[in-house]
Amino acid sequence: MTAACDANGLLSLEVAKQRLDNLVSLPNAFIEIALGEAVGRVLATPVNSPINVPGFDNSAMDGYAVRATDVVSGASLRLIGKALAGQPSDLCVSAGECIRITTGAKMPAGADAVVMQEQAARTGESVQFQQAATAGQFVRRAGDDISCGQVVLPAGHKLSAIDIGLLTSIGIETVTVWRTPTVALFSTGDELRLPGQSLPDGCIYDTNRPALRALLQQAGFEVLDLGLIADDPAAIRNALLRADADADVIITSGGVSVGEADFVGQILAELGDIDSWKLAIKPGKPMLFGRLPQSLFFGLPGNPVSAMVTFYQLVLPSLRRMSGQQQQLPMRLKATASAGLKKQPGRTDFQRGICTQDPNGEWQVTALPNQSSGVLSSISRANCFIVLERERGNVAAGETVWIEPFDAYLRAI
Ligand SMILES: Nc1nc2c(c(=O)[nH]1)N[C@H]1C(S)=C(S)[C@@H](COP(=O)(O)OP(=O)(O)OC[C@H]3O[C@@H](n4cnc5c(N)ncnc54)[C@H](O)[C@@H]3O)O[C@H]1N2
Ligand code: MOO
Repeated sequence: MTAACDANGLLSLEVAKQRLDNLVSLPNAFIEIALGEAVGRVLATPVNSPINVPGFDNSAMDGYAVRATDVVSGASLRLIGKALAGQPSDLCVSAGECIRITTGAKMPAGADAVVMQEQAARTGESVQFQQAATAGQFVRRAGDDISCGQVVLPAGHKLSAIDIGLLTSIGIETVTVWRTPTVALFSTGDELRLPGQSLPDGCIYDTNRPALRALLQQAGFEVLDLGLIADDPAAIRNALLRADADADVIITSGGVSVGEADFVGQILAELGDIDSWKLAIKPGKPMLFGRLPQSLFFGLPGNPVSAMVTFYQLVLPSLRRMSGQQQQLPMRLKATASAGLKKQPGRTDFQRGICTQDPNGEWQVTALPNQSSGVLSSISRANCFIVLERERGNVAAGETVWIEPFDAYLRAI
């Protein structure tokens, strides 16, 4: 037990996160890739804009480019030409004149405003305006969106689909991104089988590894799936050595509590450093964290919900840090508990809940009825975690609680 633990040897989530932040190193290798391949990758260097966006003053409407002082209600101006998107006019608008203009077309010299065509009537070469114009109306100024030299996206930013468009708007062809960590996965446990195999009495399907693999792939990590490894010291040693050689991080689930067949912990202790943590969170109490010669090791609890919660709360932020990604705090909202919640003081609960917004915009939340850490359907049906503080006891209906809504990552939306 370390000084950071309470009388029961439990380590708070905050301290565990802090320890991981200190132990998990930032990436040191980067590559240059085509922008079209870069969605989901993390920028290793900031992107500065080489140009203004827009690059020139242009019209926000289809209508007429005018000198605002000429346009009073009922004024008529002489139409002298047209400016189209991609086909600027080289004419200059002088007093009493206007130019037909389309959305995105460069503002002609002399004009300082655009009147939309719905507020004008054209008869031959004459255009009559219904109301007065003000200088600058419907004009998009050069550099309004992005100015030349500006940092458009900082280092550590994970590129979204929209960012691909944004960087294209400044003419970027390639970006420098951090190398993505490779994560090795395997499961151990005599009771585990694969779909397609027979399921003898007492056995279950290995669900944690496929779920973790999908979560990792969805987050953009390379996965080295080593499959099911028999509960046999030589097989486990081989798997760990291979994973250490080929991956940056190794994740296993199961065998981290006080059970008998825990070879993983013993072999890890021979190969590197290993810490056994008892986290003050529910579910997800037991967890191993270790350092092998070339990789980091996370041993998640076997109960499926516990494995998902520890992955989401602790492993994923560490992987993001290793990817060079800026820290992002989980979004937490206040909600009213629609019914009472059972809670024992001592561990921070991540109960699986369903949150809804009432017509006033207030959040209400109910917990899924079965909160056992073995019931994976509870997290599949949930759309949020109900986060109940460590020392809190039972929650009465109507009390306020924190919720962490699942994002598209934990639940397709
Ligand atoms: N005497 C105690 N027993 C347990 C304690 C404790 O403190 N004292 N802690 C409980 C808690 S909390 C958890 S969580 C589990 C963690 O156990 P392990 O990580 O050692 O996991 P196993 O014993 O191997 O398995 C637990 C459970 O999960 C199933 N499992 C394992 N791997 C998978 C997988 N890949 N896919 C699906 N399901 C898996 C396994 O069959 C067990 O049912 O320990 C409690 N016990
Ligand atoms: O903490 Mo265990 O992870 O509750 O089921």
